[in-house]
Amino acid sequence: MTQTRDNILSALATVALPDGGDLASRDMIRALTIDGGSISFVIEAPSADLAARMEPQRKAAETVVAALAGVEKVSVILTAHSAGGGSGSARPAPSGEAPQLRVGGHPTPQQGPEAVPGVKKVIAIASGKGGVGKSTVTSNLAVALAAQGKKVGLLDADVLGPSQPLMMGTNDRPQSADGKVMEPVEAHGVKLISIGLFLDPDQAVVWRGPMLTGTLQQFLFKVTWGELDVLLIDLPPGTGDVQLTLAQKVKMTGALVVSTPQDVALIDAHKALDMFQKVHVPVLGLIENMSTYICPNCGHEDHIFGQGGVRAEAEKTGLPFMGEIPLAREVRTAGDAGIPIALGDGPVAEAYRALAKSLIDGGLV
Ligand SMILES: Nc1ncnc2c1ncn2[C@@H]1O[C@H](COP(=O)(O)OP(=O)(O)OP(=O)(O)O)[C@@H](O)[C@H]1O
Repeated sequence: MTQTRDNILSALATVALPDGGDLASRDMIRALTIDGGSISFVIEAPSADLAARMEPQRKAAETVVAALAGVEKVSVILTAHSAGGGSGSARPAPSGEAPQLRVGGHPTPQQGPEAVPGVKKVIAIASGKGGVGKSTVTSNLAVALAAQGKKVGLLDADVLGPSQPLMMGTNDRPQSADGKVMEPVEAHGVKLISIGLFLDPDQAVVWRGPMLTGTLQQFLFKVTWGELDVLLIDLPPGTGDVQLTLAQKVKMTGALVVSTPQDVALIDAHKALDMFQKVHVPVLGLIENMSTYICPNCGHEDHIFGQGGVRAEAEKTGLPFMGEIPLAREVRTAGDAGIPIALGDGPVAEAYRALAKSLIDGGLV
């Protein structure tokens, strides 16, 4: 028998805390993962002081969960929540410390995936491997959809390496009038939220899993997205925590997987497909990026990363092939300048227009 989240939380409600309440009622359980008979979660104490006294509770949590039917292995990590106020006004954090994004207190625990109010479709853009152009595809697809009259939001979930502020050309700081919800910023007709908007440009983010989870939950549910036809989510590369968290927290229409035609990228793309299958998020289709290279001088076509690999992978897996985006130097220069190439003309902009149109025509947006 596989245990449910509810059963586990009921068991954890029997573990009393030194300063009152119990592990479940005090909302300290994070990143609860049930993988068959293997259960893992994090206990996040509200302060380092309390965490220092909670080793007996950590052990008790392990014991009560291990006693549940079908549980073979339990791993419980005890951490403390970072110090800091609950004000809604965001400010840059000193290096190594998470910026304060807390609006409206601690994110409330969720039972299962929820819809984002006012948002018709939620589509994640994913890749199995870094550097295949997933963020570039996301920003360009966002502006291409907006240009075709859609109301588009872009959530940069690549919290450890956010690139959307650069690619969308904005450094505006999201504002919160009431300390409960924050406003996304707007760039090229797209509503945007990114951890990068809260950081100094060169600051790296080094966060623990539970803090990432909390931030994503806030980006989904404490941002005034308004009425959107689609919210595009730029996922981090690979198949880690953020992908799992999102699948647990938000009702996703599905995912688009970006790959180059290179063999090694395709192997990783396959891993991403497997992951989405495991978390029951439908894969809407595959996109080939850095496809044909057309020499700007002589017009000669070259297939630097191979040819047709993503289309073949789509056929093999029975998934829709959504289109191919050429490899072109201007894609990078436009991205670095904060003006996505899809805003202009030429073969790449045309490819994005076609991709946006096929999503709209297919009823996905
Ligand atoms: N079609 C393209 N032609 C030329 N350069 C491209 C193309 N697509 C993306 N690039 C460039 O490749 C680099 C990587 O792109 P990007 O950051 O979008 O990839 P990613 O998959 O999101 O990477 P990460 O692993 O950092 O999340 C960037 O410099 C980008 O400008």
